[in-house]
Amino acid sequence: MKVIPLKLEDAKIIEPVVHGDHRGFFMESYNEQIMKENGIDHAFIQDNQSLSAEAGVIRGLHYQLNPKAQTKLIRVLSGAIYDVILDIRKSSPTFGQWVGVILSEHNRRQLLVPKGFAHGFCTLVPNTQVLYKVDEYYSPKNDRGIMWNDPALGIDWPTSHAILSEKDQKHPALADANINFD
Ligand SMILES: Cc1cn([C@H]2C[C@H](O)[C@@H](COP(=O)(O)OP(=O)(O)O[C@H]3O[C@H](C)C(=O)[C@H](O)[C@H]3O)O2)c(=O)[nH]c1=O
Repeated sequence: MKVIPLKLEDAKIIEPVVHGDHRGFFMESYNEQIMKENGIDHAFIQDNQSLSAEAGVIRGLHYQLNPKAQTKLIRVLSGAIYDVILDIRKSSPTFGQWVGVILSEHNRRQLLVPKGFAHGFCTLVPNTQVLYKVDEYYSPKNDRGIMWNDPALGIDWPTSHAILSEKDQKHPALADANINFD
Protein backbone atom coordinates (compact mmCIF):
# COMPACT_ATOMS: atom_id res chain seq x y z
CA MET A 1 0.00 0.00 0.00
CA LYS A 2 1.26 3.48 -0.85
CA VAL A 3 0.27 6.50 1.25
CA ILE A 4 0.54 9.94 -0.38
CA PRO A 5 0.28 12.96 1.96
CA LEU A 6 -1.69 16.00 0.81
CA LYS A 7 -0.99 19.67 1.45
CA LEU A 8 -3.80 19.66 4.05
CA GLU A 9 -2.27 18.01 7.10
CA ASP A 10 -3.63 14.55 8.05
CA ALA A 11 -5.47 14.08 4.73
CA LYS A 12 -3.97 11.29 2.63
CA ILE A 13 -4.36 9.43 -0.64
CA ILE A 14 -4.05 5.65 -0.32
CA GLU A 15 -3.11 3.38 -3.21
CA PRO A 16 -3.76 -0.29 -2.40
CA VAL A 17 -1.69 -3.07 -3.96
CA VAL A 18 -3.55 -4.44 -7.01
CA HIS A 19 -2.93 -8.02 -8.14
CA GLY A 20 -3.78 -8.17 -11.82
CA ASP A 21 -3.90 -11.27 -13.96
CA HIS A 22 -5.58 -12.54 -17.13
CA ARG A 23 -8.95 -12.75 -15.29
CA GLY A 24 -8.90 -9.19 -13.98
CA PHE A 25 -7.60 -8.10 -10.55
CA PHE A 26 -7.76 -8.69 -6.80
CA MET A 27 -6.97 -6.18 -4.09
CA GLU A 28 -7.40 -5.90 -0.36
CA SER A 29 -9.52 -2.75 -0.36
CA TYR A 30 -9.09 -2.42 3.42
CA ASN A 31 -6.59 -4.08 5.77
CA GLU A 32 -6.57 -2.73 9.33
CA GLN A 33 -3.08 -4.01 10.15
CA ILE A 34 -1.49 -2.51 7.04
CA MET A 35 -3.34 0.75 7.64
CA LYS A 36 -1.98 0.87 11.21
CA GLU A 37 1.54 0.12 9.94
CA ASN A 38 1.11 3.22 7.76
CA GLY A 39 -0.05 5.37 10.64
CA ILE A 40 -3.74 5.19 9.78
CA ASP A 41 -5.59 3.97 12.86
CA HIS A 42 -9.33 4.55 13.00
CA ALA A 43 -12.08 2.35 14.38
CA PHE A 44 -14.40 2.44 11.36
CA ILE A 45 -17.88 1.37 12.44
CA GLN A 46 -20.13 2.10 9.46
CA ASP A 47 -19.90 1.51 5.71
CA ASN A 48 -21.79 3.78 3.30
CA GLN A 49 -22.58 3.46 -0.39
CA SER A 50 -24.13 5.90 -2.81
CA LEU A 51 -25.06 5.65 -6.48
CA SER A 52 -25.31 8.74 -8.66
CA ALA A 53 -27.02 8.07 -11.97
CA GLU A 54 -25.66 11.10 -13.83
CA ALA A 55 -22.35 12.89 -14.28
CA GLY A 56 -22.39 16.32 -12.60
CA VAL A 57 -24.05 15.18 -9.37
CA ILE A 58 -22.51 17.15 -6.50
CA ARG A 59 -22.97 15.80 -2.96
CA GLY A 60 -21.62 18.06 -0.23
CA LEU A 61 -19.90 19.81 1.33
CA HIS A 62 -20.87 17.80 4.39
CA TYR A 63 -19.54 17.29 7.92
CA GLN A 64 -20.87 16.29 11.33
CA LEU A 65 -20.29 18.59 14.31
CA ASN A 66 -18.30 17.44 17.30
CA PRO A 67 -18.77 15.18 19.20
CA LYS A 68 -20.07 13.23 16.18
CA ALA A 69 -17.36 14.30 13.72
CA GLN A 70 -16.40 11.57 11.27
CA THR A 71 -13.16 10.38 9.75
CA LYS A 72 -14.02 9.06 6.27
CA LEU A 73 -12.22 6.61 3.98
CA ILE A 74 -13.61 7.12 0.49
CA ARG A 75 -13.29 4.94 -2.59
CA VAL A 76 -15.06 4.49 -5.91
CA LEU A 77 -16.47 1.10 -6.83
CA SER A 78 -17.64 2.12 -10.32
CA GLY A 79 -17.28 5.35 -12.24
CA ALA A 80 -15.25 8.37 -11.18
CA ILE A 81 -15.50 11.40 -8.90
CA TYR A 82 -13.73 14.67 -8.30
CA ASP A 83 -13.47 14.45 -4.52
CA VAL A 84 -13.03 17.66 -2.52
CA ILE A 85 -12.06 18.15 1.12
CA LEU A 86 -12.11 21.51 2.91
CA ASP A 87 -10.15 22.19 6.09
CA ILE A 88 -12.55 23.68 8.68
CA ARG A 89 -10.28 23.35 11.73
CA LYS A 90 -10.22 26.93 13.03
CA SER A 91 -6.65 26.79 14.35
CA SER A 92 -5.29 25.00 11.27
CA PRO A 93 -2.80 26.97 9.14
CA THR A 94 -4.76 25.67 6.13
CA PHE A 95 -8.22 26.66 7.47
CA GLY A 96 -10.51 27.41 4.53
CA GLN A 97 -8.21 25.69 2.04
CA TRP A 98 -9.40 22.76 -0.08
CA VAL A 99 -7.92 20.10 -2.33
CA GLY A 100 -9.56 18.08 -5.10
CA VAL A 101 -8.50 14.60 -6.18
CA ILE A 102 -9.87 12.18 -8.76
CA LEU A 103 -10.92 8.81 -7.36
CA SER A 104 -12.06 6.24 -9.88
CA GLU A 105 -12.66 2.57 -10.54
CA HIS A 106 -9.52 2.77 -12.70
CA ASN A 107 -7.03 4.47 -10.37
CA ARG A 108 -8.50 2.64 -7.35
CA ARG A 109 -7.25 5.46 -5.16
CA GLN A 110 -8.79 6.05 -1.75
CA LEU A 111 -9.00 9.31 0.18
CA LEU A 112 -8.66 9.58 3.95
CA VAL A 113 -10.72 12.54 5.17
CA PRO A 114 -9.85 13.49 8.76
CA LYS A 115 -12.29 14.85 11.33
CA GLY A 116 -12.51 18.63 10.96
CA PHE A 117 -12.93 18.54 7.21
CA ALA A 118 -15.99 19.13 5.08
CA HIS A 119 -16.31 16.63 2.24
CA GLY A 120 -18.02 16.58 -1.12
CA PHE A 121 -17.68 15.15 -4.59
CA CYS A 122 -18.81 15.66 -8.16
CA THR A 123 -19.42 12.63 -10.34
CA LEU A 124 -17.51 12.56 -13.62
CA VAL A 125 -19.44 9.77 -15.33
CA PRO A 126 -22.96 8.26 -15.02
CA ASN A 127 -23.71 5.40 -12.60
CA THR A 128 -20.91 6.23 -10.20
CA GLN A 129 -20.93 4.25 -6.96
CA VAL A 130 -19.00 5.58 -3.97
CA LEU A 131 -18.19 3.49 -0.90
CA TYR A 132 -16.90 4.95 2.34
CA LYS A 133 -16.08 3.94 5.85
CA VAL A 134 -16.78 6.26 8.79
CA ASP A 135 -15.66 6.06 12.42
CA GLU A 136 -18.76 7.72 13.89
CA TYR A 137 -22.42 6.87 13.30
CA TYR A 138 -24.67 9.11 11.26
CA SER A 139 -26.10 11.84 13.46
CA PRO A 140 -28.83 13.86 11.69
CA LYS A 141 -28.85 16.53 14.39
CA ASN A 142 -25.11 17.06 13.94
CA ASP A 143 -25.19 16.85 10.13
CA ARG A 144 -24.09 20.18 8.61
CA GLY A 145 -23.05 21.56 5.25
CA ILE A 146 -21.22 24.39 3.51
CA MET A 147 -22.42 25.70 0.18
CA TRP A 148 -20.71 23.89 -2.68
CA ASN A 149 -20.23 27.09 -4.71
CA ASP A 150 -19.14 29.45 -1.93
CA PRO A 151 -17.38 32.23 -3.89
CA ALA A 152 -14.84 32.59 -1.08
CA LEU A 153 -13.69 29.02 -1.72
CA GLY A 154 -13.64 29.01 -5.52
CA ILE A 155 -13.81 25.21 -5.82
CA ASP A 156 -13.19 24.21 -9.45
CA TRP A 157 -16.06 21.73 -9.74
CA PRO A 158 -15.90 19.95 -13.11
CA THR A 159 -19.51 20.62 -14.10
CA SER A 160 -21.37 23.58 -15.58
CA HIS A 161 -24.73 22.25 -14.33
CA ALA A 162 -24.61 20.76 -10.85
CA ILE A 163 -27.28 18.24 -9.89
CA LEU A 164 -27.95 18.81 -6.19
CA SER A 165 -30.25 17.58 -3.44
CA GLU A 166 -32.72 20.07 -1.93
CA LYS A 167 -30.56 20.12 1.18
CA ASP A 168 -27.34 20.84 -0.71
CA GLN A 169 -28.92 23.87 -2.38
CA LYS A 170 -29.37 25.57 1.00
CA HIS A 171 -26.11 25.34 2.95
CA PRO A 172 -24.47 28.53 4.29
CA ALA A 173 -21.14 29.88 3.10
CA LEU A 174 -18.10 28.90 5.16
CA ALA A 175 -18.06 32.34 6.81
CA ASP A 176 -21.60 31.74 8.13
CA ALA A 177 -21.35 28.02 8.88
CA ASN A 178 -21.73 26.45 12.32
CA ILE A 179 -18.29 24.96 12.97
CA ASN A 180 -16.94 23.60 16.26
CA PHE A 181 -13.52 22.27 15.27
CA ASP A 182 -10.53 23.86 17.00
C1 LIG B 1 -25.00 10.20 5.35
C2 LIG B 1 -26.17 9.33 5.69
C3 LIG B 1 -27.42 9.55 5.16
N1 LIG B 1 -28.46 8.74 5.50
C4 LIG B 1 -29.77 8.98 4.90
C5 LIG B 1 -30.29 10.39 5.10
C6 LIG B 1 -31.09 10.64 3.85
O1 LIG B 1 -32.41 10.15 4.02
C7 LIG B 1 -30.40 9.80 2.77
C8 LIG B 1 -29.49 10.61 1.87
O2 LIG B 1 -28.62 11.36 2.71
P1 LIG B 1 -27.78 12.53 2.08
O3 LIG B 1 -28.62 13.31 1.11
O4 LIG B 1 -27.10 13.29 3.21
O5 LIG B 1 -26.65 11.74 1.29
P2 LIG B 1 -25.40 12.38 0.52
O6 LIG B 1 -25.79 13.68 -0.10
O7 LIG B 1 -24.85 11.30 -0.30
O8 LIG B 1 -24.38 12.76 1.69
C9 LIG B 1 -23.21 12.01 1.92
O9 LIG B 1 -22.28 12.34 0.94
C10 LIG B 1 -21.31 13.32 1.28
C11 LIG B 1 -20.32 13.44 0.16
C12 LIG B 1 -20.63 12.99 2.56
O10 LIG B 1 -19.43 13.12 2.75
C13 LIG B 1 -21.48 12.60 3.67
O11 LIG B 1 -20.86 11.53 4.36
C14 LIG B 1 -22.86 12.22 3.38
O12 LIG B 1 -23.61 13.28 3.92
O13 LIG B 1 -29.62 8.83 3.49
C15 LIG B 1 -28.32 7.67 6.37
O14 LIG B 1 -29.28 6.94 6.67
N2 LIG B 1 -27.09 7.44 6.92
C16 LIG B 1 -26.00 8.22 6.61
O15 LIG B 1 -24.89 7.95 7.13
